Amino acid sequence: EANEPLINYLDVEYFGQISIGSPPQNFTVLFDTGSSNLWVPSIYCVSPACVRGTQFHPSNSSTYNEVGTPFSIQYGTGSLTGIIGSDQVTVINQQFAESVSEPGSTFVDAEFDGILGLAYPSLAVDGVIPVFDNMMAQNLVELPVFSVYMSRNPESSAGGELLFGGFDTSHFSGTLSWVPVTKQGYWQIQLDNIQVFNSVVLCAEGCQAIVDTGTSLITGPPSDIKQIQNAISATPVDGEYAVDCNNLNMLPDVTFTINGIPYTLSAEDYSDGMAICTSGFQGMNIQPPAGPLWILGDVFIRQFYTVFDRGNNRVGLAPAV
Ligand SMILES: CCOC(=O)N[C@@H](CC(C)C)C(=O)N[C@@H](CC(C)C)C(=O)N[C@@H](CC1CCCCC1)[C@@H](O)[C@@H](O)CC(C)C
Repeated sequence: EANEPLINYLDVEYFGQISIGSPPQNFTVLFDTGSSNLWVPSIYCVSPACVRGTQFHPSNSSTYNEVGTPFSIQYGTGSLTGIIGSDQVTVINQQFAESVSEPGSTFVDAEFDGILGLAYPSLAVDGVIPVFDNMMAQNLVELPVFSVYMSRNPESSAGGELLFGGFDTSHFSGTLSWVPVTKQGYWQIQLDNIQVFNSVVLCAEGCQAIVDTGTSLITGPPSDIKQIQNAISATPVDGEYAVDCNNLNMLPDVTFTINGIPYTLSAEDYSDGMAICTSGFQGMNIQPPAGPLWILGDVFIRQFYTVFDRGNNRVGLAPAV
């Protein structure tokens, strides 16, 4: 398999190295299972977010082909525009987007240069074939799967691991439990229910969620999240919610039941931070037809090793080690 070590930045973003072009130009990219395009800053981009990092020089690459199609990508946080180019990406020939404008601050503060989307092709802007689809088509992976391990503390040496073509049994205990993908866009699955022990049951009739490495927290409809914040005694502190660091052991577990299996997060798991503990839950309205959706982001993936299986359109979950 192709092993891509990840760097864990403050438990809110995990990224790794790729190279584009001949000779290779190196970039750090955030691997995002919540989108399907690969982009890096172009040398033509003058936005502050671009000039602070590495920029792609098409003229320095002998294998570059300008496709030229304009693109615009909108994330939950952040957006950008640019043009499509094509070149060798690490070991594969890949079309990728070159940002020409990255407005706002999202990418200025980011520790990465670009984003490598790992969701289904249906989400790809301009219908560009995603990296993993090219890897499968070029038989670069033994199995049509990729797996993600996210470390629990930023200080640890191994920030995380993205494995293309298989899964790493050293990073989970027991056996993987498989959950069918309900809609092939995001890595979308069905939740049976969500329980905050001895108090609330949410999503009682089932609901839809996506497993998203590009989202730091666990998000859900604001009214539901508000009930969770109350149940875990989280209080609003300048735009975020804080939990009491000194009494984490008093706070209830939060359990996501998925395909009949309980996935439980303790207060240590769903809170983060040194000085004040911030709640790992965030209200986020995803409008129909895509939504409503819960997002199982890094807070969840840190606890449960995740296998993204394109061959069988299913997600594998097991306690992370
Ligand atoms: C404490 C709050 O932390 C964040 O808001 N973190 C950002 C990521 C950080 C690296 C900037 C986040 O979770 N962004 C989510 C949106 C959040 C309000 C739920 C997002 O847009 N994630 C992107 C990938 C992000 C985009 C910004 C750059 C980093 C990758 C993608 O997965 C979504 O478009 C999926 C969609 C269903 C929401």
